[in-house]
Amino acid sequence: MTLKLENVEVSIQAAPILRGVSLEVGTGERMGLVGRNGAGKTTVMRTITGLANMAGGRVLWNDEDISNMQPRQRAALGFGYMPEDRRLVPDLTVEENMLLPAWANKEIDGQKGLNFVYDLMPELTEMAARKALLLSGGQQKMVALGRALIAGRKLLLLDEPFEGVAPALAKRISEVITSLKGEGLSVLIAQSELSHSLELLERESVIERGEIIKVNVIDQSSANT
Ligand SMILES: Nc1ncnc2c1ncn2[C@@H]1O[C@H](COP(=O)(O)OP(=O)(O)OP(=O)(O)O)[C@@H](O)[C@H]1O
Repeated sequence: MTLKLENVEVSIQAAPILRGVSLEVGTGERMGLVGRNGAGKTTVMRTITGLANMAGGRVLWNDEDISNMQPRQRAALGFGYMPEDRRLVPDLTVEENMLLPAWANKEIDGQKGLNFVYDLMPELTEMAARKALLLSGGQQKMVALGRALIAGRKLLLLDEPFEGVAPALAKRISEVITSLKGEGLSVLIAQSELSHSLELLERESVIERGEIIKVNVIDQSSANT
């Protein structure tokens, strides 16, 4: 399953935000999207999930043009999104928060998703009954990652998954993402230039003012940790 963006244009209030963005994420590939604050990373993510309106270009999934597909249909294709601000509901438990995508979309099997997530991140089992508001910021990122995985069994879109997370938890999140390779899951990870880690990426696209300016192939033997 390959994701392709072809010459995507997005404008917000007549201001061009994405200017001809093209990128490709292959099956099981971990691709980075790196750029400064405001470069357009979140807008790329929102375009892929169907939350941003495109003014031009196409989004292809396995060569099918999904540019006009609604966000819920894309979730049913196996797209999962972890927004930068986590968007957990404070009064719901960890488990309820993770089940939200399945509650909103009958095509997503919540129980199957939960089994997968608890298997991958056993620490979430221990927190399952706790309210989200009682968790640390880093724990909330773990829950948001778990929730993205409930729907995101083919393509995972992670917006700044390490931002504001203590090193030990960041390492754990990185391990979890790495272990998804065996599942054939494609992952796109947005990171800002300042909190930029290469250790789990195979390639990265660099975005500047709404344009991809280059794609780097990452040699893991020399990547920063
Ligand atoms: N709803 C909106 N209304 C107006 N401008 C917006 C809106 N959403 C995004 N923008 C603008 O679009 C540009 C790209 O924003 P985007 O959030 O995609 O960048 P980003 O690379 O993810 O940055 P950050 O890391 O700060 O989130 C910014 O200049 C931002 O101000």
